[in-house]
Amino acid sequence: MADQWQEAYDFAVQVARAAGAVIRKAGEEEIKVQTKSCTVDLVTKTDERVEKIIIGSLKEQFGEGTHSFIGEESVSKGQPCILTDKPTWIIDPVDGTTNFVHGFPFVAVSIAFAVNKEIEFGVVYSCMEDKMYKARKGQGAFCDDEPIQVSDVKDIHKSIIICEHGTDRSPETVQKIFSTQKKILCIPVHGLRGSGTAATNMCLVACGAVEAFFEIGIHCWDIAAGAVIVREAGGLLLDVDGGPFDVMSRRMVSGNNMVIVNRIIKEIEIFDTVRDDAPIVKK
Ligand SMILES: O=P([O-])([O-])O[C@@H]1[C@H](O)[C@H](O)[C@@H](O)[C@H](O)[C@H]1O
Ligand SMILES: [Mg+2]
Repeated sequence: MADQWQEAYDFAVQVARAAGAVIRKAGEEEIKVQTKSCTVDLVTKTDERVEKIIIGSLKEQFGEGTHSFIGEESVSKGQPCILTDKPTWIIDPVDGTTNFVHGFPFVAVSIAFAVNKEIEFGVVYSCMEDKMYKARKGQGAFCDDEPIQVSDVKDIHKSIIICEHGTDRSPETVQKIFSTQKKILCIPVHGLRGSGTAATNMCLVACGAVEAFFEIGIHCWDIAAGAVIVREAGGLLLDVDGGPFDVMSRRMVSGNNMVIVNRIIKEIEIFDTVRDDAPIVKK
Protein backbone atom coordinates (compact mmCIF):
# COMPACT_ATOMS: atom_id res chain seq x y z
CA MET A 1 0.00 0.00 0.00
CA ALA A 2 1.27 3.47 -0.84
CA ASP A 3 2.39 5.47 2.17
CA GLN A 4 -0.66 7.65 2.70
CA TRP A 5 1.21 10.25 4.75
CA GLN A 6 4.18 10.69 2.39
CA GLU A 7 2.74 13.85 0.84
CA ALA A 8 2.15 15.34 4.29
CA TYR A 9 5.73 14.42 5.33
CA ASP A 10 7.25 16.07 2.24
CA PHE A 11 5.05 19.11 2.70
CA ALA A 12 6.06 19.44 6.37
CA VAL A 13 9.72 19.61 5.32
CA GLN A 14 8.95 22.43 2.86
CA VAL A 15 6.88 24.34 5.42
CA ALA A 16 9.57 23.99 8.12
CA ARG A 17 12.24 25.28 5.73
CA ALA A 18 10.12 28.29 4.77
CA ALA A 19 9.31 29.00 8.44
CA GLY A 20 13.02 28.86 9.29
CA ALA A 21 13.79 31.46 6.63
CA VAL A 22 11.21 33.79 8.21
CA ILE A 23 12.86 33.30 11.64
CA ARG A 24 16.37 33.96 10.28
CA LYS A 25 15.19 37.19 8.64
CA ALA A 26 13.34 38.29 11.79
CA GLY A 27 16.50 37.71 13.81
CA GLU A 28 18.20 40.47 11.83
CA GLU A 29 15.57 42.99 12.89
CA GLU A 30 14.60 44.44 16.25
CA ILE A 31 12.93 41.78 18.41
CA LYS A 32 10.12 42.85 20.76
CA VAL A 33 9.90 40.48 23.70
CA GLN A 34 6.86 39.66 25.82
CA THR A 35 6.40 37.10 28.57
CA LYS A 36 3.90 34.26 29.00
CA SER A 37 3.63 32.05 32.12
CA CYS A 38 6.43 33.87 34.00
CA THR A 39 9.16 36.48 33.45
CA VAL A 40 11.58 33.98 31.85
CA ASP A 41 9.02 32.35 29.54
CA LEU A 42 9.52 34.56 26.48
CA VAL A 43 7.48 35.07 23.34
CA THR A 44 7.92 37.35 20.33
CA LYS A 45 5.80 38.44 17.38
CA THR A 46 7.87 36.00 15.30
CA ASP A 47 6.65 33.00 17.34
CA GLU A 48 3.06 34.02 16.66
CA ARG A 49 3.62 34.94 13.03
CA VAL A 50 5.50 31.76 12.18
CA GLU A 51 2.85 29.58 13.85
CA LYS A 52 0.16 31.32 11.78
CA ILE A 53 2.17 30.75 8.59
CA ILE A 54 2.69 27.04 9.38
CA ILE A 55 -0.91 26.30 10.38
CA GLY A 56 -2.24 28.43 7.50
CA SER A 57 -0.15 26.50 4.94
CA LEU A 58 -1.17 23.13 6.37
CA LYS A 59 -4.87 24.04 6.38
CA GLU A 60 -4.63 25.28 2.80
CA GLN A 61 -2.95 22.04 1.71
CA PHE A 62 -5.01 19.51 3.67
CA GLY A 63 -8.35 21.26 4.30
CA GLU A 64 -9.79 22.85 7.42
CA GLY A 65 -11.72 20.08 9.15
CA THR A 66 -9.80 16.88 8.48
CA HIS A 67 -6.75 17.59 10.63
CA SER A 68 -6.32 18.96 14.17
CA PHE A 69 -3.61 21.35 15.31
CA ILE A 70 -1.73 21.77 18.57
CA GLY A 71 0.55 24.80 18.32
CA GLU A 72 2.50 26.35 21.17
CA GLU A 73 1.18 29.86 20.66
CA SER A 74 -2.43 28.80 19.95
CA VAL A 75 -2.44 26.79 23.19
CA SER A 76 -1.03 29.73 25.11
CA LYS A 77 -4.02 31.74 23.81
CA GLY A 78 -6.47 29.14 25.16
CA GLN A 79 -6.80 26.57 22.34
CA PRO A 80 -7.15 22.98 23.62
CA CYS A 81 -4.07 20.80 23.94
CA ILE A 82 -5.68 17.38 23.59
CA LEU A 83 -4.29 14.60 21.43
CA THR A 84 -7.15 12.59 19.88
CA ASP A 85 -7.13 9.79 17.28
CA LYS A 86 -7.64 12.38 14.53
CA PRO A 87 -4.62 13.26 12.35
CA THR A 88 -2.97 15.99 14.44
CA TRP A 89 -0.13 18.40 13.74
CA ILE A 90 1.95 19.30 16.80
CA ILE A 91 3.92 22.49 16.19
CA ASP A 92 6.56 24.55 17.91
CA PRO A 93 7.14 27.48 15.53
CA VAL A 94 10.24 28.74 17.36
CA ASP A 95 11.82 26.22 19.70
CA GLY A 96 14.50 28.11 21.57
CA THR A 97 12.73 31.46 21.83
CA THR A 98 15.19 32.62 24.51
CA ASN A 99 18.07 31.78 22.16
CA PHE A 100 16.32 33.64 19.35
CA VAL A 101 15.87 36.74 21.54
CA HIS A 102 19.55 36.72 22.58
CA GLY A 103 21.03 35.79 19.22
CA PHE A 104 22.30 32.47 20.60
CA PRO A 105 22.48 30.49 17.38
CA PHE A 106 20.31 27.43 18.06
CA VAL A 107 16.67 27.84 17.09
CA ALA A 108 14.43 25.18 15.58
CA VAL A 109 11.09 24.79 13.87
CA SER A 110 9.49 21.58 15.11
CA ILE A 111 6.59 19.94 13.26
CA ALA A 112 5.18 16.51 14.15
CA PHE A 113 2.21 14.62 12.77
CA ALA A 114 0.32 12.06 14.85
CA VAL A 115 -2.46 9.65 13.87
CA ASN A 116 -4.31 7.52 16.44
CA LYS A 117 -2.10 9.25 19.04
CA GLU A 118 1.01 7.79 17.45
CA ILE A 119 3.63 10.06 15.89
CA GLU A 120 3.90 9.22 12.18
CA PHE A 121 6.67 11.64 11.30
CA GLY A 122 8.62 14.57 12.64
CA VAL A 123 10.62 17.40 11.13
CA VAL A 124 13.05 19.61 13.04
CA TYR A 125 14.66 22.41 11.09
CA SER A 126 17.59 23.93 12.99
CA CYS A 127 17.28 27.14 11.05
CA MET A 128 20.36 29.09 12.13
CA GLU A 129 22.62 26.13 11.24
CA ASP A 130 20.44 25.30 8.22
CA LYS A 131 20.16 21.62 9.21
CA MET A 132 17.03 19.67 8.32
CA TYR A 133 16.35 16.67 10.55
CA LYS A 134 13.44 14.40 9.73
CA ALA A 135 12.07 10.91 10.35
CA ARG A 136 9.08 8.91 9.21
CA LYS A 137 7.96 5.92 11.28
CA GLY A 138 9.66 2.80 9.89
CA GLN A 139 11.79 4.70 7.36
CA GLY A 140 14.82 5.87 9.35
CA ALA A 141 16.04 9.28 10.47
CA PHE A 142 17.96 11.79 8.39
CA CYS A 143 19.90 15.02 8.63
CA ASP A 144 20.04 16.85 5.31
CA ASP A 145 19.02 13.58 3.63
CA GLU A 146 21.94 11.62 5.15
CA PRO A 147 20.91 8.74 7.44
CA ILE A 148 21.69 9.36 11.12
CA GLN A 149 22.17 6.97 14.02
CA VAL A 150 22.52 7.23 17.76
CA SER A 151 25.91 6.66 19.35
CA ASP A 152 26.94 3.12 20.33
CA VAL A 153 28.52 4.19 23.67
CA LYS A 154 27.34 1.99 26.55
CA ASP A 155 29.78 3.20 29.17
CA ILE A 156 28.21 6.16 30.97
CA HIS A 157 31.73 7.41 31.84
CA LYS A 158 32.28 8.01 28.11
CA SER A 159 29.05 9.91 27.56
CA ILE A 160 27.86 13.47 27.08
CA ILE A 161 24.43 14.16 28.56
CA ILE A 162 22.17 17.10 27.73
CA CYS A 163 20.07 18.68 30.44
CA GLU A 164 18.10 21.91 30.33
CA HIS A 165 16.83 24.18 33.09
CA GLY A 166 13.39 25.03 31.66
CA THR A 167 11.51 28.05 32.98
CA ASP A 168 10.46 27.02 36.51
CA ARG A 169 12.56 29.16 38.88
CA SER A 170 11.05 28.07 42.18
CA PRO A 171 13.98 27.36 44.53
CA GLU A 172 12.74 23.79 45.21
CA THR A 173 12.65 22.93 41.51
CA VAL A 174 15.98 24.59 40.75
CA GLN A 175 17.49 22.69 43.68
CA LYS A 176 16.28 19.36 42.24
CA ILE A 177 17.52 20.22 38.75
CA PHE A 178 21.00 21.16 39.99
CA SER A 179 21.18 18.24 42.37
CA THR A 180 20.36 15.86 39.48
CA GLN A 181 22.95 17.52 37.26
CA LYS A 182 25.59 17.37 39.98
CA LYS A 183 25.02 13.65 40.51
CA ILE A 184 25.23 12.94 36.78
CA LEU A 185 28.33 15.11 36.31
CA CYS A 186 30.04 13.33 39.20
CA ILE A 187 29.36 9.79 37.93
CA PRO A 188 31.55 11.14 36.17
CA VAL A 189 30.45 11.69 32.57
CA HIS A 190 32.56 13.40 29.91
CA GLY A 191 30.32 16.46 30.02
CA LEU A 192 26.94 18.08 30.37
CA ARG A 193 25.53 20.25 27.59
CA GLY A 194 22.35 22.06 26.55
CA SER A 195 21.53 23.86 23.29
CA GLY A 196 18.49 25.74 24.62
CA THR A 197 16.11 23.97 22.26
CA ALA A 198 14.63 20.64 23.21
CA ALA A 199 13.93 19.74 19.58
CA THR A 200 17.59 20.27 18.62
CA ASN A 201 18.76 18.43 21.74
CA MET A 202 16.81 15.38 20.61
CA CYS A 203 18.37 15.60 17.15
CA LEU A 204 21.80 15.69 18.82
CA VAL A 205 20.89 12.39 20.52
CA ALA A 206 19.66 11.05 17.17
CA CYS A 207 22.87 11.86 15.31
CA GLY A 208 25.14 10.47 18.04
CA ALA A 209 26.69 13.77 19.19
CA VAL A 210 25.45 13.08 22.74
CA GLU A 211 24.20 9.95 24.46
CA ALA A 212 21.08 11.26 26.22
CA PHE A 213 18.85 14.25 26.88
CA PHE A 214 16.29 14.50 29.67
CA GLU A 215 13.98 17.23 30.89
CA ILE A 216 10.97 17.68 33.15
CA GLY A 217 8.72 20.60 32.18
CA ILE A 218 9.02 20.44 28.39
CA HIS A 219 5.82 20.46 26.32
CA CYS A 220 4.49 18.14 23.62
CA TRP A 221 5.41 20.64 20.87
CA ASP A 222 9.05 20.69 22.04
CA ILE A 223 9.51 16.92 21.77
CA ALA A 224 6.91 15.30 19.47
CA ALA A 225 8.97 15.61 16.27
CA GLY A 226 12.22 14.81 18.08
CA ALA A 227 10.66 11.66 19.55
CA VAL A 228 10.21 9.94 16.19
CA ILE A 229 13.63 11.19 15.01
CA VAL A 230 15.33 9.64 18.08
CA ARG A 231 13.46 6.33 17.67
CA GLU A 232 14.13 6.08 13.96
CA ALA A 233 17.83 6.74 14.62
CA GLY A 234 17.86 3.66 16.87
CA GLY A 235 17.37 5.43 20.21
CA LEU A 236 14.66 5.20 22.82
CA LEU A 237 12.39 7.32 24.97
CA LEU A 238 11.14 6.70 28.49
CA ASP A 239 9.42 8.58 31.24
CA VAL A 240 11.79 9.99 33.89
CA ASP A 241 10.57 7.25 36.29
CA GLY A 242 11.43 4.50 33.79
CA GLY A 243 7.80 4.01 32.67
CA PRO A 244 6.56 4.38 29.10
CA PHE A 245 7.09 7.71 27.34
CA ASP A 246 3.97 9.85 27.13
CA VAL A 247 4.26 12.90 24.87
CA MET A 248 1.70 14.87 26.95
CA SER A 249 3.30 14.16 30.34
CA ARG A 250 5.98 16.91 30.20
CA ARG A 251 8.64 14.39 31.29
CA MET A 252 11.11 12.64 29.07
CA VAL A 253 14.44 10.86 28.86
CA SER A 254 15.74 10.18 25.36
CA GLY A 255 18.90 8.24 24.78
CA ASN A 256 21.00 5.97 22.63
CA ASN A 257 20.40 2.73 24.56
CA MET A 258 18.82 1.22 27.68
CA VAL A 259 22.11 1.05 29.63
CA ILE A 260 22.70 4.81 29.38
CA VAL A 261 19.04 5.76 29.85
CA ASN A 262 18.59 3.56 32.95
CA ARG A 263 21.77 4.97 34.49
CA ILE A 264 20.48 8.54 34.00
CA ILE A 265 17.03 7.68 35.37
CA LYS A 266 18.67 6.46 38.61
CA GLU A 267 19.85 10.03 39.29
CA ILE A 268 16.81 12.10 38.26
CA GLU A 269 15.06 13.92 41.09
CA ILE A 270 11.49 14.21 39.90
CA PHE A 271 9.36 17.29 40.51
CA ASP A 272 5.67 17.87 39.78
CA THR A 273 4.37 19.38 36.56
CA VAL A 274 0.88 19.76 35.16
CA ARG A 275 0.26 17.57 32.10
CA ASP A 276 -0.21 19.35 28.77
CA ASP A 277 -3.68 17.80 28.42
CA ALA A 278 -4.84 18.54 31.98
CA PRO A 279 -8.23 20.26 32.15
CA ILE A 280 -7.87 24.05 32.32
CA VAL A 281 -8.81 25.30 35.78
CA LYS A 282 -10.71 28.61 35.51
CA LYS A 283 -9.56 31.11 38.15
O1 LIG B 1 9.71 27.93 24.78
P1 LIG B 1 10.51 27.29 23.68
O2 LIG B 1 11.74 28.04 23.35
O3 LIG B 1 9.66 26.93 22.51
O4 LIG B 1 10.96 25.83 24.24
C1 LIG B 1 11.86 25.64 25.31
C2 LIG B 1 13.12 24.99 24.81
O5 LIG B 1 12.85 23.80 24.15
C3 LIG B 1 14.08 24.72 25.96
O6 LIG B 1 15.20 24.00 25.52
C4 LIG B 1 13.44 23.87 27.04
O7 LIG B 1 14.31 23.78 28.14
C5 LIG B 1 12.13 24.49 27.52
O8 LIG B 1 11.53 23.59 28.42
C6 LIG B 1 11.22 24.74 26.32
O9 LIG B 1 10.01 25.33 26.78
MG1 LIG C 1 9.72 24.90 22.47
